Amino acid sequence: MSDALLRMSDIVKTFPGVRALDGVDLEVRPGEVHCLLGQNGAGKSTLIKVLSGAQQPDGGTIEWNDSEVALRTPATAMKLGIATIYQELDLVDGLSVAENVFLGHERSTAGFSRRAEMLRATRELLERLGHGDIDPARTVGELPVASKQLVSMARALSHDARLIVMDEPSAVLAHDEISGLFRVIEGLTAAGIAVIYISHRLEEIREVGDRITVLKDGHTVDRGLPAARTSTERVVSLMTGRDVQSAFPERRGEEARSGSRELLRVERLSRRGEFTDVSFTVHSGEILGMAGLVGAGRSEILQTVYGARKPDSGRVLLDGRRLRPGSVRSAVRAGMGFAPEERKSQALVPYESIARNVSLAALGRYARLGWVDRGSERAAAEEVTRSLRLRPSDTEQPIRVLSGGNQQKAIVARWLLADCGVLLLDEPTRGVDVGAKSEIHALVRELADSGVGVILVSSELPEVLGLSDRVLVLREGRVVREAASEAIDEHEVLDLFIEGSAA
Ligand SMILES: Nc1ncnc2c1ncn2[C@@H]1O[C@H](COP(=O)(O)OP(=O)(O)OP(=O)(O)O)[C@@H](O)[C@H]1O
Repeated sequence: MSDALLRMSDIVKTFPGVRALDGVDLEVRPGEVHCLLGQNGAGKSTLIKVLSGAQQPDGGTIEWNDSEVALRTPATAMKLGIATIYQELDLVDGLSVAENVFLGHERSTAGFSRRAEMLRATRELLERLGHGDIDPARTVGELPVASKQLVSMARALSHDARLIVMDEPSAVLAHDEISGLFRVIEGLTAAGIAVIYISHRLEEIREVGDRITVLKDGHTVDRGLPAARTSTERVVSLMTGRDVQSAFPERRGEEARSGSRELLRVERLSRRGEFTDVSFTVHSGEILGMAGLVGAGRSEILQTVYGARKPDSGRVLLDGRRLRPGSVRSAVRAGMGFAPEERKSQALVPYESIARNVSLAALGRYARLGWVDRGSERAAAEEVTRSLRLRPSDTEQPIRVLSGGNQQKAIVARWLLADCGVLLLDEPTRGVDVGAKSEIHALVRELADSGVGVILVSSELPEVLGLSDRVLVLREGRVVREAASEAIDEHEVLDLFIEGSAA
């Protein structure tokens, strides 16, 4: 008997033209949090798809409790006690919490007479997770994403999971919700359940992880490293094969900015139930950061400035000219660009090439007499994808083959090419690896240095404070503080999130 619950050895998985996994090893013990790390495209998602029975490996062995197993379907994996919580949670929004937890269970087929029992059992599972406050009868679609995650975990527990795989669970959570997630994970592991934890936020690893396995280009480069004794620098160099500058690009300083022209002026913008009396300006060459918890109204404000939502009152002026409220066309015509938060809604054209997807926002620039100049389109796309280390680097491949993080990079690249006067970026580095993150930071700063005004929304406070020139701190839809980024630190911002009164 070994002390491993799961042992994956020499796993190989090939897609046309890509060896996504090329001999990967992973060993997980009961009751541990095992962090699976790697750059975008390293093979993490593919490995967990193999582990969850969603994809079949081309080679290698999987042992569960020392016996070799074949995970032919997700149901087989689930039956053994392997549950996977994907970032795009596979819940049915229209069903209740309890119905989601017992979806596909024998219990739920017993019909209405067992409804009371289902509600009771769900309540018990949520209580085990420390969240008896979630109502099992509530419709899942009405819940915030943090609660949805808990519903997925309750579902895993309902199947007696011994191993729960969590794919970037913190990426969709706010600061305070992440500590809640860590408490839940602690409870699970104390009960002997193992967790595989995937995250690009390396600072979380030491807090939550016991051991680390690092993937690079489909290989395991190191496995079972103790999380507490492995420095972030070491992890980064294993992941990337190089040292990554973690410093933020240099700001131009107050003096250089003070002479620059005002590009965007937002005056007393309000939308009932979302935000109230929001005013700010953005100058040429400036990055304005917006900090706030989920629900503070950051994304809603960006969408309203862009015209995707209509304000109840207030106005937006670009270059001194008023934009038509609720009109994206008016904003785009005036030179505004918006890279929204969610990948799925970003109108990626999955079967089109990477080059085409990247240059979509900038088509006008590559069109001559109505024809798109493919040569310069490709050249521009290649330049940006190279600087972001997009893999595969062949920009003629369809974008759907890219890993999640690489798709995100392509979307950001699209906007960096788009030639806007003002660019709104909502969570531009979500799901992006450490290396690419600093490349994106550098590109955003470069863009600002060329005269563009940028608004940056990010849940990662160090990013907002490190990259922006000025920050707006938002709480419950109101600006509670505006300050030069150098003049405010993380603690102060966190206090403002909670108190909101120190303005
Ligand atoms: N269905 C597919 N067809 C072709 N190639 C694929 C497919 N799925 C994944 N790949 C390729 O396999 C490699 C590994 O991708 P994977 O999604 O496992 O990476 P990852 O480590 O999860 O990345 P990320 O951090 O961006 O989520 C990538 O090069 C990707 O382009």
